[in-house]
Amino acid sequence: LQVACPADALHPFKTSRQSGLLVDNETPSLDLPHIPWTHAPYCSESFTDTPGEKFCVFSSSAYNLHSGISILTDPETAAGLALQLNDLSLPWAARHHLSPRGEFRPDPDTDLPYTLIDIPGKGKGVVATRKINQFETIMKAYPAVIADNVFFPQEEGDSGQGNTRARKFFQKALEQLGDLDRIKKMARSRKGKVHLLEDVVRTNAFGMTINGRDCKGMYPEIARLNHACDPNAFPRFTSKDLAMTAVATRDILPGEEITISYIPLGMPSSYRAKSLGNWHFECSCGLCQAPKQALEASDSRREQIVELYVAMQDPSTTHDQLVEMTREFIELAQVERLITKIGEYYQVFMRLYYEKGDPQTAKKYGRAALKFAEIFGDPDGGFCAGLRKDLDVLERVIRESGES
Ligand SMILES: C[S@@+](CC[C@H](N)C(=O)[O-])C[C@H]1O[C@@H](n2cnc3c(N)ncnc32)[C@H](O)[C@@H]1O
Repeated sequence: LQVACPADALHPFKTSRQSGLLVDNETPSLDLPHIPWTHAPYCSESFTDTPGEKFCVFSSSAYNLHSGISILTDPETAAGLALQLNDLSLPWAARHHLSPRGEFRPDPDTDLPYTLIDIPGKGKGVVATRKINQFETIMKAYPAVIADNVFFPQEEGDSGQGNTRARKFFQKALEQLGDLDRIKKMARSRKGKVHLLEDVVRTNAFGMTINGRDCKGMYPEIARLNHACDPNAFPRFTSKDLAMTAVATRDILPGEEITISYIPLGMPSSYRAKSLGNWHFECSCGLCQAPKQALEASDSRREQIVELYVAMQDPSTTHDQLVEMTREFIELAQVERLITKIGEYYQVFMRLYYEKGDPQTAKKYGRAALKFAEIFGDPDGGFCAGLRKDLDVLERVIRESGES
């Protein structure tokens, strides 16, 4: 097979895509046949019951300063991800806190705002070593494992026996990682019952969608953040480099634990208890430990937010009522500190005001929604792109109506 163009120094692997290489176990052999993978893909067509459906393990032990990555997915999704792994513009400076072997070992010479310590009842956890300002990026991490949800068929509430069909895939994925040690040191919740990598991924990964497929992404540094129902940080995924960053949702004081929520924010306590049951731990966060009265007051505010949300959508709601409901809604969301959801809420307000024939107010909320979505969301993702388009439409409507 001929490679069409000479390798580009900055994008040495671009040619493999242009020449149409399919990155799976049948890839034709060149000197480096599986670039960017450092191992031949391990594939099976009989992994699922769908005829012809192929799943593989793709590994690069060189990725992320030799910390390594293993991806368990189909060849098409892997081919798309390969381009992101080869992006040499990855911000090396952002990785200054990783040791050469990629271990979580903060360098005392750098101005890291956190350290890893034992937290009673929670295993390890991350605490601030200096004041961290609201909206500051606390840490940035790259994935060690990305696995399609097809490898986790019996989701939570399962028998705890794990997926025996996928065992071989998990073993390959583990062996082919550059730095095995850091995986072995990570938290587990089903010891002994399932394959080590399956357990580590189930205990530590984020749900994400790649190439339209539901996956789990495991980011070892970010995974050290414990859960809180009223967290002070938010995990932000950026699709262009597959990175996950933790962003401060409010000012964090030295000595304070840095936490994220493992479940959707804004839910009442009964829902949270049920969802957290899936994580196999008893939550000891501030909100779960709050006195009964405070918990009930918080639940009541969260229920009011849902009721307002429904009432605002009612076509019979007048513009004046909408203004009053918006004010109440924002007040409640502020007391409940649901700042990372403000982007979503404001986007809804934008649509509602537009429908009520008030494009100026719609634009105000649209702009605010975009500001928050760019802080806590993926600036290259669909939500921000949709908002930018909506704002263009609003600008045009306002211009054409002669208002400014
Ligand atoms: C993603 S890990 C978080 C880091 C982990 N503590 C460690 O030592 O690496 C998830 C595990 O941490 C523990 N954990 C996280 N948040 C907790 C909380 N709020 N209360 C008690 N345990 C918690 C549970 O054991 C859970 O299975």
